[in-house]
Amino acid sequence: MLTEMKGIYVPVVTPMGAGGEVDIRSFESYVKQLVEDGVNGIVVNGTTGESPTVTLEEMAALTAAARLVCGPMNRPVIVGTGTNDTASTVRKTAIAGELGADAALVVVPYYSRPSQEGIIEHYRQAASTGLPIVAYEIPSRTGIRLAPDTVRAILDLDGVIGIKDSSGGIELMIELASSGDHKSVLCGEDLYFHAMLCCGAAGGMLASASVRTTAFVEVYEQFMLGQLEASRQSFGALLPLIRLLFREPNPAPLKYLLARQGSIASEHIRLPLTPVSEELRQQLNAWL
Ligand SMILES: O=C(O)C1=N[C@H](C(=O)O)C[C@H](O)C1
Repeated sequence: MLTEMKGIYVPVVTPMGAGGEVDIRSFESYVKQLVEDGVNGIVVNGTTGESPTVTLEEMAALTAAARLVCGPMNRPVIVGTGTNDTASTVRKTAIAGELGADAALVVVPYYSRPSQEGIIEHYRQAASTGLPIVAYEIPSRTGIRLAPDTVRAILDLDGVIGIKDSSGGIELMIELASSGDHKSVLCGEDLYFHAMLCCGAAGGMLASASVRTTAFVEVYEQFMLGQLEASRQSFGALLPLIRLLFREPNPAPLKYLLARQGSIASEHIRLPLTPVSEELRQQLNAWL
């Protein structure tokens, strides 16, 4: 059972054919390449995986395919199961567990603007499924911000193994670090990855690590070896890529680059997300 996380986790895209159907063959070869490039784990059906438009059947097929690739290489598969409804989150999390997921990524329940107590209860019930839970704090998408005490209460729950921090700064990380021992915090805001390692993060869940995977792994390894200046410089070299990938809504720019590189067959993305603009296409081509 997964009890802690460290290193580079990649939230993978959901490759789709030109007609919009999930392309499992591309998915398998893309995930295999990530594992061979040294990632510590993958995340299926996260934001980057277009979870709002992926059906339960598709989530099941992607999870099974990821297990087939990652299982023999001993890499954990985390599956995004969070919704803004506690009962459906519990159901999806239980299904992910039956499908062989190693943990579930559960986003803070969005849109309803629940109380901090309601959010803690949401996580308690998700954890009651027995599948290890990674909380996901991303106020820019959920419309609600967790108080540091709420984060501590969630991390204290049995079955919660850590948090993906996309809070948009390093304050939460600093706050958690100041209270000493804590469960794994993974950076979920690509631009802050190096800063968050410096503040005590155990690694990152980074969409951009789909592209320059070995370079992200190198940043982490140099940091862990105490080669601070080298890791800072390696990370600096990745900043232009990160900025381009988040210039328009994720994962459209990422899918475009992956398709251009041949990692997936098509850049198709489901509405309401739209393909990258012509202007960004040219900037990404120039970067390539
Ligand atoms: O899918 C994810 O998980 C991530 N989503 C973030 C977002 O799109 O806001 C970005 C992060 O790199 C990982």
